[in-house]
Amino acid sequence: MERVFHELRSGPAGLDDRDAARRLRVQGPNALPARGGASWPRALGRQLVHPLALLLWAAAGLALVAGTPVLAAAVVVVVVLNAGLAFWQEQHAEHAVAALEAYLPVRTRVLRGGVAREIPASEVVTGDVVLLVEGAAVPADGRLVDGAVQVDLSALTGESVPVARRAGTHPPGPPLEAPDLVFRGTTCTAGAARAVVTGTGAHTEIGRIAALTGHVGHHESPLETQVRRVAWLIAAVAVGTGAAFLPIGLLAGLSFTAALVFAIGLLVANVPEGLLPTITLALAAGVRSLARRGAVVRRLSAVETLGSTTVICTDKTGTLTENRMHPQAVWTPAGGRGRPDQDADRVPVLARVAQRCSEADLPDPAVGPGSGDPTELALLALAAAAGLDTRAATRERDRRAVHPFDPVLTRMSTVDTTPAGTAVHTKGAVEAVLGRCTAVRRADGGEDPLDTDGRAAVLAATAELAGEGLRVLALAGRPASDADLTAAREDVESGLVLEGLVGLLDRPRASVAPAVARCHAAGITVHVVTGDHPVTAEAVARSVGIGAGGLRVVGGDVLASMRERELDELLAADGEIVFARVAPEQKLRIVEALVHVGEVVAVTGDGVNDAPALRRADIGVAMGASGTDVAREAATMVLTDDDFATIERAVAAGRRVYENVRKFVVYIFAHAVPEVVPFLLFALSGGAVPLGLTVLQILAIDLGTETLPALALGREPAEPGLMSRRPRPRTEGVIRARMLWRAWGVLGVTSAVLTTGAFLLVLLRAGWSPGAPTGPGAALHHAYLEATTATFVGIVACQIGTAFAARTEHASLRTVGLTSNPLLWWGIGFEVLVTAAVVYLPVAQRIVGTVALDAATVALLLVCAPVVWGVDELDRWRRRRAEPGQERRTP
Ligand SMILES: Nc1ncnc2c1ncn2[C@@H]1O[C@H](COP(=O)(O)OP(=O)(O)OP(=O)(O)O)[C@@H](O)[C@H]1O
Repeated sequence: MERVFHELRSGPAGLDDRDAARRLRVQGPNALPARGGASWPRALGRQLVHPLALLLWAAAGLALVAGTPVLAAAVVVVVVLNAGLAFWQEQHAEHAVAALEAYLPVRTRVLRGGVAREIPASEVVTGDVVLLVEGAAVPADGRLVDGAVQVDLSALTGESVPVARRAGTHPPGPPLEAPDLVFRGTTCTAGAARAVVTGTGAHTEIGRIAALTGHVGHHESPLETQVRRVAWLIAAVAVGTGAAFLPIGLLAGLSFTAALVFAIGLLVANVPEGLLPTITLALAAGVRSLARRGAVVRRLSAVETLGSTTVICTDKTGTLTENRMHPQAVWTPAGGRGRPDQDADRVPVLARVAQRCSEADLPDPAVGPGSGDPTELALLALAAAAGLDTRAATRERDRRAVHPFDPVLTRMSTVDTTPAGTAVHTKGAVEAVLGRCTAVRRADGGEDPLDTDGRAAVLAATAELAGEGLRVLALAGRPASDADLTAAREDVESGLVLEGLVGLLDRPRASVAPAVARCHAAGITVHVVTGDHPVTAEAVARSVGIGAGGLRVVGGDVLASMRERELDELLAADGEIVFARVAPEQKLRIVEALVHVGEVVAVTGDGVNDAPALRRADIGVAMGASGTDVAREAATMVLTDDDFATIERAVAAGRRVYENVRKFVVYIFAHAVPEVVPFLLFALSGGAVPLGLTVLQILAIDLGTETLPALALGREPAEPGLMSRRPRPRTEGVIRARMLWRAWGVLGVTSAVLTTGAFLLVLLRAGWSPGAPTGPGAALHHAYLEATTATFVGIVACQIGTAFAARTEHASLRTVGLTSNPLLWWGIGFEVLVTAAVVYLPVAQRIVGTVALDAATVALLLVCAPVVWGVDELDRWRRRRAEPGQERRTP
C-alpha cells in the first residue's frame, strides 16, 4: 500500500488542493479523448453513396448517355446539394447529442487534505483518493486502498455479473482481473471503498479502447426505420413510373431521347432522398429542447417512444414531493401525539436515537453544506433543535458498529458509545421496527412490555400520521453489550424498546398536480411505486390528483403473493394504483407486467436496485439530482430537476416531434401529384396536350424551393389539443392511410387542378387548341413556355399553401397563429426568391426553360396558395365536426 502511495506521491489523506490543481494543469482534465474530427470527409462521402443517392447517380449517367448533359449536370447538382444538406443535418444532430453531456456533469467524492469533498469527475488527478460508494461511477482507474466493493465491469468486459474487488492482495495477472483494481466506466453496485487514482483521461483502460469513445453513436430509431422503408417504396414507385413513362411517351409521339429524359425527370423528382436526414434533425432538435427543459434523453429514438407513453410509474419521494422533509409530528407511547416545536417533553428520547443512527451531515458553516438522505437530515434537525451534538465527527467517534439502511428491511441500526453506556439505536418503517420491539418507553424513563394494546396504539398513531401524508419513522433503542459489536443484524435488532414515532412532512411539488391533470387529459395512467407506507403514499397520491378516477392501494406483501395473471388483470383494469412498501426488485415485476399487457411504460428510479426496471421499461427515467450513477447509466432519460412535471413535458415534446415528422412528410409528399399530373395528361391525351412541366423545372422545385420549409415544419410548436388526445398506439406507423389521403387526395389533387388549370388557361388565352403544335419554331412556342412557367410558379404557390396547411393536423391555423413559426416564413421567403430567380434571371431562363411572366399572371398564380390552404382548412373543419371528441379520452 505504501508503495503505491509512494509511487504516486500521495498518501491516505489524499492530495492537498495546490498539488491537485498543479497535477490537473499537467495531466489535463480527466476526460475521454473526443472523437477524431477527421471523420467528416467520410461522413460526407457516405451521403454521396447511400442507396438512394446511387439511384440518382444512375439517373445522371443515363441522362449523359441520352445526350442531355444539362440534365445530367442538374441531377448531379441535386445529389451533391442533397448530400451536403444531409451531412449538415447529421452533424447538427450529432452535436446536439454530444452536447447533452454538459447537462449531466458527473461528480465524485475525493479526499483532499484528509477532508471528503465533492468535485467534478473531470478534475480527478492521479494520486487522488476517491471514495467509492454503492451506486457511484468509478471516475478513473485506481487501486483500492481500503474497503471492498462489488463492481459492474460490463462496459469493459461485457460481463454483466458484478465482481468483488477488495483492497489488499495484488497478484500478477491481467489488470482487468486484478482483485484490487477498479476502472473508469464501471460502477459500484454495493459496498464502500477508497481507491487511489492511478490513471485518468486517455490513460485509462476505457480510454485505450478507442472504439468505446464514440458511444454517443446514432442508432436508427423505429421511426427512421419506418420512414426509410416508405422512402424505398416511393423510390420503387418512382422508378416504376419513370420506366412506365418511356413506352407511353414513345406512343404519344415523343422521340426516344425526349421520353427517356422525362422518365429520368419523373424518377429524380419523386425519390425522397432528403426525408431521412430531416427526421434525424427533427429528433435532435427535440432532444436539445428537452435537455434545456430538464430532461436529458440519452438516445434520439427515445423521443418518439416518449410520445406514445401510456403509463408512468413514478416514485413518490423527490419526484412527486420536494424531497425536503420537516419533522411535523412526534408521538411517544407515554405522551401521545405532539408537535416537535411545542411538546418538548416528547422530543429528547427520539432525538437521542436520531442523533446517532444516521449517515447524513447537517449543513454547518465550519464544515460545509449538508449532505445525505432527506429523511435523516430531518431527523438530525430534530436532534439539533433538542440541543444535541449532531456533528458527523462526534457520531463517527462514538460509533462501534453499523447496520446500514436496507430498502428491503426498511430500517437501520447503529451501536454507539453514549454517556449512559453502549447502546443500540434503530430507526425505520414502523412495521419493520415494531416487530423487533419487546417494550415501550415510559414517561419516567423505565420500560413497559409491548402488549397487544400497546401495539394497537402504535399502529393507530401511525395510521393517523400517515393519513395526513406524513412519512412515519419509528425510533427505538436498548442498552448494548460487547456481543452486539459482532453479532448478526437479526440479533442486534431485537429486544428493542420503542421510543416513539416521528412524522415527517414532505410537501408535494407545486408543479405536480397540474402535470398529473395534463397526463390524465392525455390518456396517460399514473401509478405510484414507493417504498413508503400505504397510507402515506395514498394521501400524497390523492393530494396531487392521482387516482381521481379510482385509486387502489396494493402493498408489497400482497404483490408478492399475486400470480402473474392476477397482476396482469390488476394492471389491465381501469384506474390508478399506489404500490406501497414495494421492494426495488418488485418494481421490475410491475414494469414487466405492464409491458406484457401492452402498455408503453415510463418508470422512474434512483437506486442501484432500480437499474433492471429502468432497463426493462420503454423509457427508464433516472433522477439526475438525487439518483445514483448506476441508475443514470441504465436510464433512457435523466431528469436534471427530478420533477414529475418534467416527465409530462417530455411526453408532450415526444408527441410534438412525432407529429412534426408527419407534418413534413405530408408537405413533401403533396407536391408529387401536381408534378405527375402533367405527364399523365400528356400521355393520356396521346400528346394532344403538351407536357405542362419541364424536367428541369421539376428539379428546381425539388431543390431550391422545397427543403427549407420542410425543415421549418420539423420545428413547429405544439398544436393545441396535442395533450388531450390518447397516446398513439405502439403499432401505429408514422405514415397512416389518412395522412396519405390528405397529402395526395386533398392537398395534392387541389394543387394539380389549380396548376393544370393555370397551364391550360395560359395556352388557351394564346389561342391554343388541343393538338396544335407548340414545339420550338411554332407560333405557340412562347405561349407554351409561358404556360409551363405558370405550372412551375403555380406548384411553388401551392406548396406555400400546403406548408401552412400542414402546420396543423387537426386544429385550425388560427389557433396556432400565423406567425408562431418564424422559421417557416424564412423558408418561404427563400422559396420565393429562388422562384423569382428561376423565372426572371436570363441564365436561369436559358437552363430551366422559363420565360418572364406578366404581373397579372403572377397575381393569379399567387391565389393558389390561399386556395390550397383553404381547401385543407375546410377539410380539417369537416373532420373536427364529424368526430367531435373522438380523440379525447373520457376522464
Ligand atoms: N435512512 C433511513 N433509515 C431508516 N429507515 C428509512 C430510511 N429511509 C427510509 N426509511 C424507511 O424505509 C421506508 C422505505 O424507504 P425507501 O427509501 O425505500 O422509500 P423511497 O424510495 O424513499 O420511497 P419512494 O419510492 O417514494 O421514493 C420509508 O418509508 C421509511 O419508513
